[in-house]
Amino acid sequence: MQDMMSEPSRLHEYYELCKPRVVMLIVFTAIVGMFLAVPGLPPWGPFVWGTLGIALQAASAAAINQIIDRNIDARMARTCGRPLVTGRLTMTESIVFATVLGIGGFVMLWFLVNPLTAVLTQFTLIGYAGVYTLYLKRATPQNIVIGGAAGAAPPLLGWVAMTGEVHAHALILFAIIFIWTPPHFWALAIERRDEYAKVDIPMLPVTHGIEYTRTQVLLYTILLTLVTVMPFATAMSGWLYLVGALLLDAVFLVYAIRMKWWPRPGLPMKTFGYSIVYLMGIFTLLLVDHYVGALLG
Ligand code: HEM
Ligand SMILES: CC(C)=CCC/C(C)=C/CC/C(C)=C/COP(=O)(O)OP(=O)(O)O
Repeated sequence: MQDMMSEPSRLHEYYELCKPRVVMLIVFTAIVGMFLAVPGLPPWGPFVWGTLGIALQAASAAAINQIIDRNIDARMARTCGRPLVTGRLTMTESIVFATVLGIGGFVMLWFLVNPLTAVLTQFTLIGYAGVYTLYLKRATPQNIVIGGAAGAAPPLLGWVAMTGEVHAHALILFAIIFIWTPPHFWALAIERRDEYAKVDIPMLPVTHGIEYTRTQVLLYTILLTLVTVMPFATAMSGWLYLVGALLLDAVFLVYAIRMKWWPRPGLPMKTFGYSIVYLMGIFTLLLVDHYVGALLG
């Protein structure tokens, strides 16, 4: 009886091990990549298996990140409630879970989508769970700039899942998330500076100070505005996208400018929160514009 009662909460622990909210946004960007890759609707087989395979590998990567980082996570307020820290999941359980998800995702992508998608997604997993988590995160304040390449890959993976090849337009989607990652993360890191310092993780506000980080957030946000014009400039997207994207960019710029010249408590977390709404907005606009454009001929 006791076991049955605790079953739902164990499921919840496994769910938390996957960083579900991050993975959901990652999968959404992959799905948009799939829709944009083809005229009309994507073929349903590769679409379903591609989505599931990418989701499984992303969840596996998130679990491996928590396995490697359990000692750091234990010492930060934001992460000390994670299942491997509280002991609600053991190392063995977590390793088995991450392995099954990772292999399951790879096999699914290889056999039911195409081998290129499987290999690129596997590289993405290794890039995040291996290169970023094991090495870069502890080595350099540029950790999230370089590691951001893993988080930026999903729309490209979605595109390759539909077409079997890397198209220049897919690289633009990659570039948007790649340039978005520094302002997304550094806004949060400004707020959490002392925690990162305590566990000796060389995040930019720790190594170069908060003022310098604010400048970098602003510079990357300006660059992001330019990059988000590229779908329109290359005729991948139309006016609807451009107008919507520029509005989203304007709000992001206002946040970054206020953080730089008129900082106040709470603003970094608001900027971080907005970064998530922003990315959802940009990818929703890309998707809607794709079909509105097709309808209007
Ligand atoms: C190297 C790249 C990245 C780093 C270092 C990073 C860092 C973080 C951190 C530390 C948090 C936790 C905030 C908290 O606990 O309050 C977070 C939250 C989040 N990130 Fe990122 N992120 C990265 C890339 C991405 C990507 C590529 C996406 C999606 C496309 C994403 C989507 C999200 C979402 C949706 C949340 C909110 C999660 C929640 O509410 O629990 N991140 N990010
Ligand atoms: C398709 C595929 C394999 C995708 C993998 C990409 C992936 C899961 C990216 C997640 C990005 C992220 C949440 C980074 C934060 O890690 P952190 O360790 O700095 O943050 P934390 O302190 O919250 O753990």
